[in-house]
Amino acid sequence: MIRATMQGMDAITHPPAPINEPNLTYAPGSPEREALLAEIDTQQRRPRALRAHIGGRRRNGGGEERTVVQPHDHQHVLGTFRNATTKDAEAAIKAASAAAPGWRALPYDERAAVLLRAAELLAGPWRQRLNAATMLGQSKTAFQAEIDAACELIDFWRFNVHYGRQILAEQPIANSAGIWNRTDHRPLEGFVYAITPFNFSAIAGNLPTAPALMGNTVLWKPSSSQQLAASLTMELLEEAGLPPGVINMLPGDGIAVSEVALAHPDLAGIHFTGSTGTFHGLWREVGANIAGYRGYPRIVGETGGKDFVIAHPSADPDVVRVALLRGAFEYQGQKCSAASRAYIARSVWEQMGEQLLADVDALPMGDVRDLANFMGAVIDERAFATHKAAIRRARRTRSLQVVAGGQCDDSVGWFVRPTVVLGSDPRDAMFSTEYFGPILVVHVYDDAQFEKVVRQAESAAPYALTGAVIARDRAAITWASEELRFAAGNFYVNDKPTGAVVGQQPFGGGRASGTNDKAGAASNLLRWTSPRSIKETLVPPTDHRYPHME
Ligand SMILES: NC(=O)c1ccc[n+]([C@@H]2O[C@H](COP(=O)([O-])OP(=O)(O)OC[C@H]3O[C@@H](n4cnc5c(N)ncnc54)[C@H](O)[C@@H]3O)[C@@H](O)[C@H]2O)c1
Ligand SMILES: N[C@@H](CCC=O)C(=O)O
Repeated sequence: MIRATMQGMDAITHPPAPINEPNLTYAPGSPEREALLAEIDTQQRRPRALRAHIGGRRRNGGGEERTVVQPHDHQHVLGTFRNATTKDAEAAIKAASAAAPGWRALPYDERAAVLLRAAELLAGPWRQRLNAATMLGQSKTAFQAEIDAACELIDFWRFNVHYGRQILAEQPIANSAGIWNRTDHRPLEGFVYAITPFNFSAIAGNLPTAPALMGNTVLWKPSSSQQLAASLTMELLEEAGLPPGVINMLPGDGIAVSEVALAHPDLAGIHFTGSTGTFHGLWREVGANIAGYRGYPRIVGETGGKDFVIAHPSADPDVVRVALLRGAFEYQGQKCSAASRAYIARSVWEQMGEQLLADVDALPMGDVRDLANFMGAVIDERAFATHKAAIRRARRTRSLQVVAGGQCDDSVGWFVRPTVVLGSDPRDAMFSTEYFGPILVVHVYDDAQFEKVVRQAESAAPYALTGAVIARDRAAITWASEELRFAAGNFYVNDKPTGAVVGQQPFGGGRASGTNDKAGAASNLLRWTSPRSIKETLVPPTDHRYPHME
């Protein structure tokens, strides 16, 4: 247990400067490839019991048993867990409350040291453990696992320490004579409820730890499909020295957990990433319970997207082709940032369309344990059914034409071939619905219609997460950038709309895509603090009369 009051060092310190973790290549013959393959072998040997972590203890949840399987080989069970119950949620909130006084009394540098140590452990001995779990459980290729579970999570932990210090350094700039003004960046009063998605192990690791860094204690509900990597992340944090009860992890669908957490008077914040629909439900519940909370809960949510690529007639056709291949189909299009609608000038399409379709049909897809594959399977049966239905609808719709891919096969894994659909009507639902998978709809427009197409694309979907403009004409870039100013929180010029790097392109979107607090940035950490202004009068007055009264 941590003591409630702590003696910190008296020092203004200089922690290691944050640097982006370099990506390893996993090329044939590389030591990292060998280590990864060995770890994959170990992790798939027998199913692990994936327990809840409450107050530093591993416990079996009280609900029904569920399994975590390999999406590309869905008969292969990686682990089992029990769905968390209302009782588990109550115990986790109790543990978070018990840990809160000690954790927030620990000086910032000491809390930060836990995350810096976690980052170094992940860069070193834990790297392949988390990468292998992310490959097996979430069907990521070695490269996609490396940029997520290793590099991005390491970056979140390193950069957040830096941004948190910037927040602490934010102090009043004026003091009247004889006065010392200070800002105490307190944590929130109560617990933060972190709910994380299946698709990024880095997001799963960041959402509970960002509030914890700022002195909060947390109830963390990961996605069931990401539970293997989430369990390892908890173990890594514990090895890094995270005290018991600071983060309490409950597996399962979250229904029972929300029943307790969203009605609890100590709910101080929600840190969510996932679909827009789920976020609406959580917000509605908070609204309904608003009079019952001790304070107003902070609600931070990064949600869905329908991300665009717009190619101007001056675009380099090869740049467009590669941006679409990688932007739409890496990780099976299961990135919130994935390009899922494209608007291509006819003259550009004529130069690259045929090659794009041939490249798409040639993308190697299959079991991610075979490192020759570019893509794996979609996450689960539900995602598979959604894509199959969308492709079937496309085949039946007059304005849509499936021109690449379109095959779905769930006999071994939930495989959906990367699919390109040509859409002559940019108002079709395919241009506004997030399927969250490997379907790209393309509208080929007459070169003279660039401005009209940009204006239509600007608000064709309710989302505003990522978008890209590809052009060589500077005036076109400038015009489109202005016209699309509110259409994307992350805007790319001559690049794919995916792959934001912590510390370089802070990530998040507006409209139905989220509260745009930007993960891995000071603006996000700020949401987990509640500043207290302290005025100290060094020599206080002892006479109440105004000078003009004399
Ligand atoms: N904007 C971003 O930064 C970003 C990043 C990643 C993913 N996403 C979005 O996430 C979605 C895909 O992820 P997903 O399928 O895991 O999303 P999801 O909304 O289905 O699930 C997200 C999390 O919410 C949980 N959940 C659902 N209902 C709940 C409830 N009542 N109480 C508590 N928890 C509950 C799920 O179990 C999961 O842990 C896509 O829409 C994608 O665009 C957005
Ligand atoms: N930050 C990631 C997307 C995360 C959402 O799934 C990217 O920029 O591609």
